[in-house]
Amino acid sequence: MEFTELSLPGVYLIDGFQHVDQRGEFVKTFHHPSFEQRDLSFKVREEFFSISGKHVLRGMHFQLPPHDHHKLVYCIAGRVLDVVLDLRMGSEHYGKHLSVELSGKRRQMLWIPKGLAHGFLSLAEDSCLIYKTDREHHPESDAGIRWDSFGMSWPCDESSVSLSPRDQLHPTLDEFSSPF
Ligand SMILES: Cc1cn([C@H]2C[C@H](O)[C@@H](COP(=O)(O)OP(=O)(O)O[C@H]3O[C@@H](C)C(=O)[C@@H](O)[C@H]3O)O2)c(=O)[nH]c1=O
Repeated sequence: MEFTELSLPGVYLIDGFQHVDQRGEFVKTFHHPSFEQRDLSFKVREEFFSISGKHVLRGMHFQLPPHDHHKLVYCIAGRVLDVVLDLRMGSEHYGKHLSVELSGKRRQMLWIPKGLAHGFLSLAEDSCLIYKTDREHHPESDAGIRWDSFGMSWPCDESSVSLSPRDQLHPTLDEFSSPF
C-alpha cells in the first residue's frame, strides 16, 4: 500500500494493491501492518457504506471525544468529492480543509484521523462510499459543521445540493467550539 500525506498533517491518500487479469480484478482494501508501520493505530470496530444520488451532500461529520474516531473511506462505485476540515485546536491548520476525488475507477482511499470533520458531494448517481472506523457509532456524540461555512468551494450551487434535515442544522465553523 502506498501512503501519500496530503496538505493537512496526518491525512493520507492511500493506493491499495490491485491486480487485474483475464478473470477480473483483485483489490486489497486493508492491511494492518502497513498502518502499523506508519504509527497509525487502527483497530476496526465498525464498517458501513452509503449510496448517494448525484449532488447528494453528506457532512461535515465527526464524533465528539471521548467517542472520536479515525476513519478510512473509499469509493467503489460512482464518484465523490471528498472533503475534510481540520478542527484540531492549536494547529496552524485549524479551519483549513482539503478535497480529493474518490472514485470506483481509481479506488484510492482516504485516511481521516481524529479531529477532522468529514463530508462529501456525490458527483454521480449511486456513488457508494465505504467506511471503516475504530469506534462504534455513538449517536449522542455524532456532531457536524455546516457544509457551507468554512470556505469550501463546492462545484454546485445550493439549490442543486441534496442534504439531510440534520445536515441543514449544524452550527457554522465560527459558531462551533472545538473540543479537539
Ligand atoms: C453514521 C451512522 C449512522 N447511523 C444511523 C443514524 C441514522 O438513523 C442513519 C443515517 O445516519 P446519517 O444521516 O448520519 O448518515 P450519513 O449522513 O451518511 O453519515 C455519515 O456521513 C459521512 C459524511 C461520515 O463521515 C460518516 O461517518 C457518517 O457520519 O443511520 C448508524 O446507525 N450508525 C452510524 O455509524
